[in-house]
Amino acid sequence: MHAQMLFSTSRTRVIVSIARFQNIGQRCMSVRPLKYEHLTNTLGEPSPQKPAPPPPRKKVTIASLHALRQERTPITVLTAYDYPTARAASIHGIDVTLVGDSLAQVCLGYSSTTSLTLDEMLHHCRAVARGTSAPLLVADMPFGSFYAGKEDTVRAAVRMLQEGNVEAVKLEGGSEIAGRVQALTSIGIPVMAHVGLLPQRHTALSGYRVQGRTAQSGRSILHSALALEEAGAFSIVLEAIPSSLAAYITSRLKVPTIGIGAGPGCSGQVLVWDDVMGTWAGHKAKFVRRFGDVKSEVERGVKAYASAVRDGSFPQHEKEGYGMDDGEIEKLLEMEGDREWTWSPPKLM
Ligand SMILES: Nc1nc(=O)c2c([nH]1)NC[C@@H]1CN(c3ccc(C(=O)N[C@@H](CCC(=O)O)C(=O)O)cc3)CN21
Ligand SMILES: CC(C)C(=O)C(=O)O
Repeated sequence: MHAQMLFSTSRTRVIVSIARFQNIGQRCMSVRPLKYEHLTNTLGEPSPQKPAPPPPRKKVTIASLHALRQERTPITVLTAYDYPTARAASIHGIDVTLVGDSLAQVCLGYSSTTSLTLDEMLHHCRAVARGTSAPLLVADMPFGSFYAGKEDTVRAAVRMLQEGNVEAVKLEGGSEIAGRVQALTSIGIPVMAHVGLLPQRHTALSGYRVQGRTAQSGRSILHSALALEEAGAFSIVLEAIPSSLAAYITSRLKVPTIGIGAGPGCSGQVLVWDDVMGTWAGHKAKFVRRFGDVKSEVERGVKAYASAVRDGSFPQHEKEGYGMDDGEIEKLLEMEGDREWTWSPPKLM
């Protein structure tokens, strides 16, 4: 308990110092243009130029994630389902982008993740891959794609890497799938494991319920995590388990743990894009914190657009439309025998 508090304290310090550093960086950026005023443009005239863009982010690797765990810098994982969300995760410093099978619910409108097929997943993986640069790209193996046996698992995972262009796969399950995880890792397919609440089994679990609340069930999750690490998983997601259990599992593993509803004692955190942005209208789990209010912006934007079209204020002829060369419309009307036709753009209100 005491060790845990020290751990949290040193972690807080790291975050604070990074935040300070970033602040200084921003302040410098706002005055930096002055330094470029001596530069000339192609005509040889001095021109204030934009400051050099920040250097491209270094590629996140399995080794760099392990280094983050070692130095107790929390790992940031965010789901993405398409090109723009993948770009945002890449540009804004996310460590691992996950094409989660939550895709089924938040993007495709299915009632649970069990409806998602491998082909549907691959379609979204390809889009996310096109928008991903620095983050490590991981995707969920959909329900059913790794159940029939090791051969099926390998075949589906190869498709995820080859057709989906992801770098690693995530599999929901405990020690019972360790053999399948081993089959993948032994041939160099990186695996992120996922224990605790397994949404793909929500029916068997009688709903989305917190797991590992008793000594016995907590121990079973711990031993699953250890077996999956032994099978070569490079990281393990801990979903909806008590914080103390998650912190203990983290202390027993060499690989980083990524928590969702598993408290602050994990090596990193993952949340679903739509939960973070506040665009998910469905059930909000206790572990969700909304960091953005995109839903309100979406409502404002859609309503404003529709009303501007209806009241004729959009589009404006001059600003948002194209003109014709002088006399050309008259010529056209002449050719069409429609010289009487006239049109004048609506007056601006
Ligand atoms: N928008 C979204 N966010 C997610 O995190 C998410 C999805 N969708 N879809 C796939 C799975 C499903 N997940 C879920 C869904 C619901 C709960 C949930 O409601 N949990 C209860 C626990 C109640 C208890 O046992 O005490 C909660 O109220 O937090 C948890 C995880 C996580 N994943
Ligand atoms: C929430 C994360 C861990 C996930 O599995 C998903 O997005 O489906």
